[in-house]
Amino acid sequence: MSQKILQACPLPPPLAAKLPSLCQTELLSDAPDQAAFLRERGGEFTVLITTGTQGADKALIDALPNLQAICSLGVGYDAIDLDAVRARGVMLSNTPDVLNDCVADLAIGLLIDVVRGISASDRHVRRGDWPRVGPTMPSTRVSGKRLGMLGMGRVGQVIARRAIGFNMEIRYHTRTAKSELPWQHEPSLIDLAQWCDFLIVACPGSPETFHLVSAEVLKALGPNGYLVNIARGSVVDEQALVAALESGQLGGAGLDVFENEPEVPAPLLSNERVVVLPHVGSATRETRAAMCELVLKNVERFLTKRSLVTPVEL
Ligand SMILES: O=CC(=O)O
Repeated sequence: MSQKILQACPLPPPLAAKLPSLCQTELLSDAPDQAAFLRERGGEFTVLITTGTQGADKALIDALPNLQAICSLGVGYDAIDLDAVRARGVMLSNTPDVLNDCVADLAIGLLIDVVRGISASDRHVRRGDWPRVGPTMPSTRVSGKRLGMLGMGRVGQVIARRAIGFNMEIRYHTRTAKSELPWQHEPSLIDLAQWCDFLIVACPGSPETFHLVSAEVLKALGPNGYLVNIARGSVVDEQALVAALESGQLGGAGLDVFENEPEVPAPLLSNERVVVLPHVGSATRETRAAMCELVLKNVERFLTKRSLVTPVEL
């Protein structure tokens, strides 16, 4: 059958503008009644393009009976119903590697910000508190500290390499040790949290990683410990995080991701020891352009060869 692309949501202009040169494409959110659109025309589409945030649920996948490939903009695919994808034999691609540097840069930026109190000090100066009460209190040293990594995949390894430049000692927790890496594997996340000064979350969001950073882990990280999450909000028990911060059981947190985006719990917003960002790990012009290019390459490869450049192993 002839190929047709459905865009699940508006895509960045450089990507959306090039798609029509590959094949006919429609934007689901242009339809005034999306359910009616899918009922009437769902059978026309063989390729779905979505984003890591938008994902594709079972209802959408079911509404596309001739779907053969999903090309997603972003490395994480936790918002895509993988059971439905597998059951239907649909191919899936994401955009790995091209975003490693920028996500790692942001992780280190968040870490330094929350530990040294950069954003909090900025607010202090803007409020006019410097001439009134003096500078902010001394913060905590970053260089030479112990860094615990939860997850040591593509992004995690780039973060760890940056941390070497800060003379940090590095250990990591993953399900299985990666013997090719120079860093010590820690089989217990609690033990890792106890050992480290800073815990950076860099593992995928999935049912297996849901709430891995529990109240117990946060307690082990302790009042002088800091949490940074650039991965997925679902990995951290957000209520437990709020409680640990409010009770002073945790030193601070730098967060680019949240459990229920774009909602950020009010106690996190009002806490001076928390830095919050709107899920912008990969959001530089250069990296977003590279991600768009990779989606295009995947779509093109699928349309011409029925294979993908960066397939997700399902
Ligand atoms: O969160 C962003 C991504 O998964 O690429």
